[in-house]
Amino acid sequence: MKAIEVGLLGIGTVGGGTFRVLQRNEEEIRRRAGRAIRISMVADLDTARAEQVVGGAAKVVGDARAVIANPDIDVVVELIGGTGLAKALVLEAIAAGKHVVTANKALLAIHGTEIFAAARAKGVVVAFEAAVAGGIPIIKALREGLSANRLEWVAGIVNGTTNYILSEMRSKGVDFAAALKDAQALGYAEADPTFDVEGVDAAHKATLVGAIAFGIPVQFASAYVEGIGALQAADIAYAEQLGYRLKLLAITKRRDDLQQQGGATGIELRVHPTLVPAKRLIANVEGAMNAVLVHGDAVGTTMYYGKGAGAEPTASAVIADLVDIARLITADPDHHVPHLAFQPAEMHDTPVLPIEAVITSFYLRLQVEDRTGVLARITRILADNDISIDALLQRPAESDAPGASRTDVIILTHDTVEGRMTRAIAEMQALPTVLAPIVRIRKEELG
Ligand SMILES: NC(=O)c1ccc[n+]([C@@H]2O[C@H](COP(=O)([O-])OP(=O)(O)OC[C@H]3O[C@@H](n4cnc5c(N)ncnc54)[C@H](O)[C@@H]3O)[C@@H](O)[C@H]2O)c1
Ligand SMILES: N[C@@H](CCO)C(=O)O
Ligand code: NA
Repeated sequence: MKAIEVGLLGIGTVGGGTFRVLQRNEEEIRRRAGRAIRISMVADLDTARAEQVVGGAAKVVGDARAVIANPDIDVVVELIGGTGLAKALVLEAIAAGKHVVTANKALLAIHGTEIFAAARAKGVVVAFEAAVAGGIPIIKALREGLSANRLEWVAGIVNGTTNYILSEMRSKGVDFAAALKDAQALGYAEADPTFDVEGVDAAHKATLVGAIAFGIPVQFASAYVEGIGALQAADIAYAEQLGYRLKLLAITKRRDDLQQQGGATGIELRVHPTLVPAKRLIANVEGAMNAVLVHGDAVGTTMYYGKGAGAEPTASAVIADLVDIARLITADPDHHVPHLAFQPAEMHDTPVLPIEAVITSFYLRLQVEDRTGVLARITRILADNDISIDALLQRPAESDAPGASRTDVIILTHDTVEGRMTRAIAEMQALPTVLAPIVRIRKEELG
């Protein structure tokens, strides 16, 4: 059978890994795909470096559009990144009738609706396994392996850079900046690392996961995004004492609890630092590793663990998509797996809930004046807002002046609607005995 001719746009970390793995495992991959998969053309702005990587095994050009214009290319692999030029190139490749593979979660989380519609109209596939949790076949699992289930929620560590930073800070006491530098050197971080640190990259991935899990359009703009930049070492330590670990979780959850007080119907889509019980497997996912928990009504909770970033782990997913395409290249487009798991005409326009409507439990840390009645006032405010306390811990804090006495009060609550908590925090913050901004961290039991 005729080989599949692949054109690579961008041969940096992931592109280089893809080239290497495809060369190394050429024969194994051919036996699976039923035909050879060959990268015959590569575009990169840095043509000299690209020439070095491919060593004469593929034609190298500086202009990505030359790859798209080549009629011999069956599949275009977009590994440039970003949402400007990458979007134009992907749409042009589709218009030229080529299948597309991309690792670009930002592009699909923002422009997925337009891109998938264009691909459907042309009868081509846009495959993106590498875009979520790198080498972990989570798209495959959600879209195919779990298709019997009514999925209820997905929660994952899907950003290697921030998990690496949190792990290094907790276990080795390394400071934030040094840990970030290491993650960049290891090839995990985005071109703009604020996307990692501020939770944006994880939210891109959560957006794709939510769309696939619930059959809703990609709605990145509605996601709640909070990164790890403001976390304080004191809270990592208190969490530990309370039997919890701090992880940056990407969470998407189906909500149709209108009967409950404060209930809502819609989808939760949120990324934020989260306390998870230290005994859970996911709490022990360290370094740049990723893990995704998926809860389905039939299967229960399943967990997927592995490398979510780095050259070859990500290449593993890119090439798996190429193998899928090789297997279906002669199939009727009606036989393609739908991009977002549900048939396009069966998608629902379920809204993403605002963060005020999200239900979680909370960790609060209040720095208060250590005197009679302070605690009573705080617990009264929580009770008045219908928030129930699960645990309360008091720890002496540093005195900043002679005679002044401060104490850290840590409160764990039961589940509550976020809007109530926001109100309660504002009321507590207004107390003259509360001496510093109240720390609020969401908590998930994931049971
Ligand atoms: N690095 C990872 O671990 C990882 C994991 C999953 C997904 N991704 C995604 O994969 C994509 C690529 O990431 P990367 O880490 O390989 O980036 P990278 O910066 O290492 O590589 C990008 C390559 O594209 C080239 N390039 C830039 N503009 C170009 C243009 N106009 N024409 C041709 N080439 C151009 C650059 O010269 C570079 O070689 C991004 O979308 C990223 O989010 C990366
Ligand atoms: N910057 C991302 C790359 C993988 O998508 C991470 O750190 O996980
Ligand atoms: Na993946």
